[in-house]
Amino acid sequence: MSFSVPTGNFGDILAGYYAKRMGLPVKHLICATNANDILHRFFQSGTYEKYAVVQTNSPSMDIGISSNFERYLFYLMGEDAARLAAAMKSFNQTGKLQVDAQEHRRACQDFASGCAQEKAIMDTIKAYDTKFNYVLDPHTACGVSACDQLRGSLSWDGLQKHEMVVLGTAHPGKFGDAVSKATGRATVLPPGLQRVQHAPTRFEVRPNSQADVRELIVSTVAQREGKQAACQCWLGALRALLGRPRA
Ligand SMILES: N[C@@H](CCOP(=O)(O)O)C(=O)O
Repeated sequence: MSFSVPTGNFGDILAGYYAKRMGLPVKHLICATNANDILHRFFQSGTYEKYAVVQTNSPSMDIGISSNFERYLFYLMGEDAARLAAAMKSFNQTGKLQVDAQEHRRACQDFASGCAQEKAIMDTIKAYDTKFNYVLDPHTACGVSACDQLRGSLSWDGLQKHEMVVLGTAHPGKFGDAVSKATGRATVLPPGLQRVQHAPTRFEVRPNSQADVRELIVSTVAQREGKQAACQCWLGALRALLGRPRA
């Protein structure tokens, strides 16, 4: 199986990389970016270089520096923490990090990449709506577009028993305007989202304190769902604080 993953902070795709390292039989992991393509440029050239962020219709992917990428670089640099720390320090000063040719080759074995500019995203949403009657959101459309761009070069069509999965990381309802511009009709919101469209905004200013936030969550849950739920919520928070997995 292969996966095309809409990518901004390199979070979802890093989870896929970990799964592959743990033994999941993954053939290709496609890192699909929007116009903010620091990761795509890295896989193309071996240079990780910071550019100014541009605003797009896939906003959670509008990332200048991918916060999780350092975690992958750790493996790419042979788990050499001192070297990684020096490379990141230099990156923070210069905005540029280069790996050697061998590491770049290895990175390209670990990941393929594609970049979808705004027009490609809109064209992809329109094409899949027309051809398959499936409404993509702009994030997922990046994954689909990258997949379509790489279809020829990665040639998985000829492979037996191979499935290509595009991760649908968002929902069209989050991007109503962009999606309806692409499809030419109003975007249908899921009921939960529809309900809150005209709901009042509520907020409370609280002290900057972890204990206070925990207490607020527990008392709110107790008020809405009863004491037992609040107790479970409190135990969950305690386990998270102590680093123990849930039973
Ligand atoms: N989860 C994002 C897509 C980008 O994920 P990231 O972990 O690479 O930042 C979404 O909202 O679709």
